[in-house]
Amino acid sequence: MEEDPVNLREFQELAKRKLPKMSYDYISGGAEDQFTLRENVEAFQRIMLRPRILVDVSKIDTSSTLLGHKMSSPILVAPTGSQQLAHPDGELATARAAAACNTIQVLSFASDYTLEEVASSCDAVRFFQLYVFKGRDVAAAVVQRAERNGYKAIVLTADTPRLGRREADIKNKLIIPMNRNVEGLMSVDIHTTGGSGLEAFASKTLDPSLSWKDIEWLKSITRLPIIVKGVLTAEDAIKAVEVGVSGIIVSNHGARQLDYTPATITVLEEVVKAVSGSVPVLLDGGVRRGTDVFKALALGAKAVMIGRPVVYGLAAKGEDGVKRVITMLQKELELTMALAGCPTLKDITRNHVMVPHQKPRSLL
Ligand SMILES: Cc1cc2nc3c(=O)[nH]c(=O)nc-3n(C[C@H](O)[C@H](O)[C@H](O)COP(=O)(O)O)c2cc1C
Ligand SMILES: CCCCC(=O)C(=O)O
Repeated sequence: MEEDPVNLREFQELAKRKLPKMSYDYISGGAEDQFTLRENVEAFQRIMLRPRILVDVSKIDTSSTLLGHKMSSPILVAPTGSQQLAHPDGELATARAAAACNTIQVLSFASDYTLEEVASSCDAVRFFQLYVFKGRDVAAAVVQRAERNGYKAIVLTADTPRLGRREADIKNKLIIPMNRNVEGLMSVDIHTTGGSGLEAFASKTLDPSLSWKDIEWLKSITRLPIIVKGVLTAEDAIKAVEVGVSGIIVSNHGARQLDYTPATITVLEEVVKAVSGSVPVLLDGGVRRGTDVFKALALGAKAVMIGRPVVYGLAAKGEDGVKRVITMLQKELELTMALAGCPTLKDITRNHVMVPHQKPRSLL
């Protein structure tokens, strides 16, 4: 009988056994030396908790809201592309699992099921993640379709003017399915003479000229709130607020873009301070435990997103696997809150964590 994972790391091990090497390497991998990939996880492990005792924790409430939408917990599903590499049901399974868990799925622009197929798969609040391709009309058309199909926010990924260098994908000559959301809107020859097929596609499509002034353009083509994903500094957080975004995601793209960026949890507080409550700040990267979620909330995040764990759940057990990954993390958060003396999310404060001097271990 197949074993039942008891934590998110065991889901990763199961996914590794089930997936072809090319797919597993693409999902699990990071850029270049994968320094940041390790840091995203390890930086969480350097933060200790300061629990409070003798608090009535007979009732724990993990429920939260984001941009006015209710969620059962502050844990969202991050946008991850090409989910059919993990399971034939891909984004449809993820959509149904997220809906069943009462959380928000951010659908990737690079989804294997179209945004319309996902929208009609089940009733739920969901957001749409945008990549801006050269010749802006593709983005404009896709954003308008997202709006028509009931997506509630646009998550603009801003850390990918070009694709990061992922060496496993180069070696494996990664083959990626053609982007379904742009079918009929553009044709791209993704034949390569070797190397990563995703890199070949990305270098032909992504628009590296995208800049802050384009937020104005994005606002002119949609009424949806815009959340910017990929902020790692106070400087950019301030800019984002100035140009009128509705939310910020502290993210280094799961360490798949620029290597040697800091672990996201180590720059969260800087960003939170810079925006001083004007917009919600989310975080993704390396969240693997309920205690990680708790730590991010203590340092000022409104919510967190999980990327790889969802894809591992999908690879391991399809829709049920995704449900179990999300539920497992929600339950771990609930237990952490009880053991730390925090019956509601509002009770989690900066005083509940001890943050070490922020130097990566290998530089000490
Ligand atoms: C397989 C995979 C595909 C991804 N695809 C996208 C994408 O299409 N758009 C995007 O904005 N981020 C993408 N990301 C980044 C995630 O949204 C998120 O930032 C990251 O996975 C969070 O880190 P974690 O995997 O450690 O949870 C992808 C990440 C992975 C692992
Ligand atoms: C154009 C890149 C799409 C997938 C992606 O964002 C990733 O693999 O990290």
